[in-house]
Amino acid sequence: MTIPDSAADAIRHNPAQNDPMVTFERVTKRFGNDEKSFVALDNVDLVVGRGEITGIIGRSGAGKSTLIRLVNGLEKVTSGRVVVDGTDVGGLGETGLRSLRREIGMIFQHFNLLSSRTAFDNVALPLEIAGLDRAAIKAKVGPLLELVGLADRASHYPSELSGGQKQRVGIARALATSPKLLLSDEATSALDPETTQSILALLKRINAELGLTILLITHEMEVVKTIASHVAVMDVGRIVEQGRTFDIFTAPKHETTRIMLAATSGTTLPEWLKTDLRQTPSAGDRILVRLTFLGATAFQPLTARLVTEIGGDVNILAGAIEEIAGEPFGTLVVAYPATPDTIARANRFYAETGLSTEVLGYVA
Ligand SMILES: Nc1ncnc2c1ncn2[C@@H]1O[C@H](COP(=O)(O)OP(=O)(O)OP(=O)(O)O)[C@@H](O)[C@H]1O
Repeated sequence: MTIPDSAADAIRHNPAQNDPMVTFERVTKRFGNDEKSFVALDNVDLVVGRGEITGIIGRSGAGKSTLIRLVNGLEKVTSGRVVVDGTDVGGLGETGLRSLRREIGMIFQHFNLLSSRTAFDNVALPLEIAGLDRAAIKAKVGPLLELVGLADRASHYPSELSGGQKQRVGIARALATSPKLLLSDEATSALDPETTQSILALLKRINAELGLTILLITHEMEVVKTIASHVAVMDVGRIVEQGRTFDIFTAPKHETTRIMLAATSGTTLPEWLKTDLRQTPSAGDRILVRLTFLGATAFQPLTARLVTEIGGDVNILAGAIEEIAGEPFGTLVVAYPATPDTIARANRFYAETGLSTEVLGYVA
């Protein structure tokens, strides 16, 4: 298997991905004929590490669904290769594709359950198709419903289940053929925040307990932040950034990532402040600084020490401590007098404590 340089770089920088489950190698997908064609994916390189949860995030139309549909052969690449566990998907015939799809589970935004079948029979469906007898099916479906917390709902029809319960059935059905890869297409987008969290917790548990590789697409930053160890950010058919979720979310380099993060971050500046912000100080101005707390520093009482260090005249304008892919991350926007003495004292404090800082501007 040849891995292109950019994907190889990603692997070198990320030993956890030394053993990829999926690689996209210079993948381009064009829809339509030559005169009226549309490039949905443009030269995409991506590595999905075995046993990891990888999130693909992007706005509507970015190409996420197309990307995921290439993995189970529902779409074909125009150029490049998609390799799943060593097999080039583009090289498979109908029989090969059928056996590949048995090894890939999929869950959907609208669950795609059969309304005329009970929860049990929905989960049983892929096993019936695989030709298992009733006893073997029963032996598999029971524990799966147990795993997703629905043992007492086996005989309920989809119309008798809540959205979260329907998605649990969808997850059990996806796991029925013991896949090595689970594809999740906006699986929590139709659910309320609380139910979303419970479904994400279930996916995280399945990943940890079964070692199942999960590739999920979403437009929700919150989803990636909660469960994905790795993330790729897509914009109009290209991957603009990829890497460890913590690294990408704490130091976003691409404008698309910054914009998507700003919408969810607790440190967005109020509009009135943004309007008044200027890049060069005038006499009597206050300086606005964004402090970033990573790892252990997120829990230290550094704000109190900053106040002691530069005197009481410090305002806190915005701030949040969040968890990104299981690691704490805090940001705080503070303002204090932009006098040489105060700035020097604050800078000394930042250097001593290793706090990372960004000057946002000055206000009167
Ligand atoms: N079969 C098709 N024929 C023509 N164009 C298509 C086809 N499928 C997708 N596209 C186009 O490719 C682009 C990417 O679509 P895709 O569905 O992959 O994006 P997405 O990021 O999943 O968006 P959404 O979140 O809205 O589903 C879109 O502009 C879409 O219109």
